[in-house]
Amino acid sequence: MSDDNWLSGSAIEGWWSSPSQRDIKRPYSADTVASLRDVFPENHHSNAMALKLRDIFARVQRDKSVNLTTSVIDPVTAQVMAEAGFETLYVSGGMSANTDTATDDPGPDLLLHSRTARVNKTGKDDLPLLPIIADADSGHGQHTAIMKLVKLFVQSGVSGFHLDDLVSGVKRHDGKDGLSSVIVPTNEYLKRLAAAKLQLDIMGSEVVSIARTDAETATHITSTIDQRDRPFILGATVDMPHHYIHAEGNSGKDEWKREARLSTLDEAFKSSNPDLYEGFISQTTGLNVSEALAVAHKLAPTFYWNCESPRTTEGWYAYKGGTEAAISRANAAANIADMVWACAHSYKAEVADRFSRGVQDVRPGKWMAYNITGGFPDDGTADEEIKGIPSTLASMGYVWLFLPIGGLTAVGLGSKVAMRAIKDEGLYGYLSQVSRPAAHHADGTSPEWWWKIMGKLADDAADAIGQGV
Ligand SMILES: C[C@](O)(C(=O)O)[C@H](CC(=O)O)C(=O)O
Ligand SMILES: [Mg+2]
Repeated sequence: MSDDNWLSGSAIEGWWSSPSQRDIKRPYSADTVASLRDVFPENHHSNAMALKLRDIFARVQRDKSVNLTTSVIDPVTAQVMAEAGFETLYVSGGMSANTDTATDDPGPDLLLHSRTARVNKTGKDDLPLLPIIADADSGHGQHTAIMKLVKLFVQSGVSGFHLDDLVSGVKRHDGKDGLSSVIVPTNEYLKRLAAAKLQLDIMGSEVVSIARTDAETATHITSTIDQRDRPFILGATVDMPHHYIHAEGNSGKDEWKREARLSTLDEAFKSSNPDLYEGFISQTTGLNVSEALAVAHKLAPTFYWNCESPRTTEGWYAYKGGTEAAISRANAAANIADMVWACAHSYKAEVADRFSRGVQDVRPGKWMAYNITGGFPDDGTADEEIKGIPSTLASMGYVWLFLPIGGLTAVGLGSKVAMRAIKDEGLYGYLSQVSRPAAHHADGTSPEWWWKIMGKLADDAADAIGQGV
């Protein structure tokens, strides 16, 4: 879009009909975006990189392959990954948080590396700058907070990000108190994604948005208000003497849930009133659980189902997480995000396949991501099968496959080998395990180049200043 057209709604509409944007169905108008824009156009290097990222995904989709990457928490690893031929980088929220990389931002330093390579003519002039996909978590607040986060991402050169449907900061990894992931209603999730997209539009940004859902493993949801969540909200089918909040300890809570015979409203109605089920469904299309429950009581006055009694002390409702729930969210999100992703806690080909079909049947060609985070690969799976996972996922239509904890583990492992050698064998350990392998690396490149030649940028600047005196 030319600078003259920056504040023109029709020019924005023109941009929205371009190949990178036309798949998105915005809930707001181009004129609204024009009215929210700064007077002066913003020009971000992230746009060029975002278009590069879009090209990568389009290409792997055409080739029926998948782009594989891992997490990066420091510029050196990013550089090594570029040399090794990776095409994308993942900045993991979990790994950044675990290592406190607040001052170790890969963005600007990467640009410095690229300038250093160019000025030294290291033969790496064409060393690619890799598009970074960053973890936006839940956006860390309501919509204006999400807009601010997206703005900071764009300004710091991010090419893509994922935004999820989790409640901020309450995820448990140990399942204590029956809690795993707690998600927000579908409408809140879609608003988060729309807030992010609106900010991108305001900035004229091509950055790729990835809608992550944790519905696959969710155990709770904050509200029952959205009718799209009705098939997954659980209620007690037994009138329990006391509510779940009064059950004590992990085992007491488990026992309460068993005795309460949790079920979704529709399943509960079907099993207790099979003859009335068809009529119930036809009368409750588009209704949320409270509205549908009222209809159920009219049809069958003695019917019992209660989603209030299983609520947690935080007020969260019990939720039947799973692939169907993830598909429902992904299809809702597919309108407003460039890519969809159902976060998986472990690799299961049949789950990946079911999710893919659930999405591709509705939105053929929608970009999809897949993560392999933990429990991998030493779970007894045959090596040959593991080698085939990328092509298996590619054949299902996934375009981006990433290993969120891989980069951090690799850095830790590399440091461990080096530091152990220096500690145990002193200078010889340093020579044999660090500097010699670094200078003569098996692939012919030296991982030392970035520090050996780092000074030239500053020297050239000093020469330039000197000439002026
Ligand atoms: C992918 C993830 O968002 C990340 O930050 O890397 C995390 C990883 C983790 O918690 O182990 C996630 O899966 O939520
Ligand atoms: Mg994360």
